Amino acid sequence: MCRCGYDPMSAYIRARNLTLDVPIFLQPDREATGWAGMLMGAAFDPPRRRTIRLLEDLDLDVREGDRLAILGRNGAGKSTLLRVLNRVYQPTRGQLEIQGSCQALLNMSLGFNGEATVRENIFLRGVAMGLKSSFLRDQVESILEFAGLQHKVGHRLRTLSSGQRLRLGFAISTSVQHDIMLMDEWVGTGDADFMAKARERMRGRVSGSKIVVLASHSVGLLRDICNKGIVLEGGRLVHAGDITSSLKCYHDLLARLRAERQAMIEAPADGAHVYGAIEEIRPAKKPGQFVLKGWMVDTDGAVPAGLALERDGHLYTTSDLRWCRRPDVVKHFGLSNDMCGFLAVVAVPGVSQPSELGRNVRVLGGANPELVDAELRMAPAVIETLRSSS
Ligand SMILES: Nc1ncnc2c1ncn2[C@@H]1O[C@H](COP(=O)(O)OP(=O)(O)OP(=O)(O)O)[C@@H](O)[C@H]1O
Repeated sequence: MCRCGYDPMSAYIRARNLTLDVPIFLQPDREATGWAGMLMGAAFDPPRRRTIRLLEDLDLDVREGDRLAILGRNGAGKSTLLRVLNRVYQPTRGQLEIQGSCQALLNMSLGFNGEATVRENIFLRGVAMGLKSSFLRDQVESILEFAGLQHKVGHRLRTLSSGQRLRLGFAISTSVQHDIMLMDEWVGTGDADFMAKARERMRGRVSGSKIVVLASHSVGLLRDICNKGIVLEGGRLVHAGDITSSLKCYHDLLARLRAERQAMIEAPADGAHVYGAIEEIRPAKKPGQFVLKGWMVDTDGAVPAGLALERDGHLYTTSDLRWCRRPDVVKHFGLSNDMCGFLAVVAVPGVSQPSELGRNVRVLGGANPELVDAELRMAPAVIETLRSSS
């Protein structure tokens, strides 16, 4: 055991009073609109340097086996904390000890050079990640194969599409298993086959890591992966505990902020994301109609009003959307609004059984019936039913 009480052989992250200040440059508003006045302003009134605090006095103890969720609303400091843990930013004050090798899935194009070839970029990025060139030489083929880019090996990186670059970055970043995995909200932009492969690899890497730290707004993903959580607000730590208490604290915080905002302006909050799940799709009494059972809320804790089923690109709006209490969901996800369960009816002409709906079906939620764009997760049983269609 070392002085701080950690086993020096195991992986851990320990931070005390972690504080990060960064300089920013502010340009005062100029009154001049003519070119001469603008030039004079640029010459004699340069931007002013100021320092702002992004993280303040954070204490963190992450031990082997911990899967830590970093929660917080936009701009709370989640990505900044991950960058500090990944040593991209040097803390201004406080101590940070990290034991174990780190794999960071924060920026898929970090270390890439658009003018170098795909093969050269594998080395550039790999070396930036601390891998040896001899090791990378052995890995090149499998990285190219995973990314599906064998035929592009000698092409310049800038000629690749953004999806191909993302695939390459992902394949390199996840080519090695590390002790500690740092992940930011990972929104994949690959085709369905690559996404399935990437998810599989992520699952393997997550289960092979001694520590996982994940920042995301996806409550379902955090609930699936994490056992612990912290909540940040304005760069400060407002809660640390198990995942259930952390999600509850996060949702309470969002609900409180929402109530304050509504008290100030009688307008709905924008920027809230809808999420939830579809637990059952069954035939209704009337032929051609289906009952959808599930739950949804938005990240501000409010119950959304829009729900629709999308089949082969065609949208079928639900009728008769009825809400019910779901204490089980509230307990599991730490939500603050228990009226989040629903039953709704949707008519899909010409179809009588859920298995006839086909595979190309999504259920979308949204703030109102005209704005449904958030895909709800399907329960495994529902996916099974839809997959069984011929
Ligand atoms: N290099 C920087 N210079 C100045 N301000 C910065 C810098 N990096 C981040 N910030 C600011 O710090 C705050 C926290 O940013 P950060 O990206 O960590 O938020 P976040 O919690 O990850 O948000 P989101 O959920 O939107 O991704 C934001 O207000 C952001 O504008």
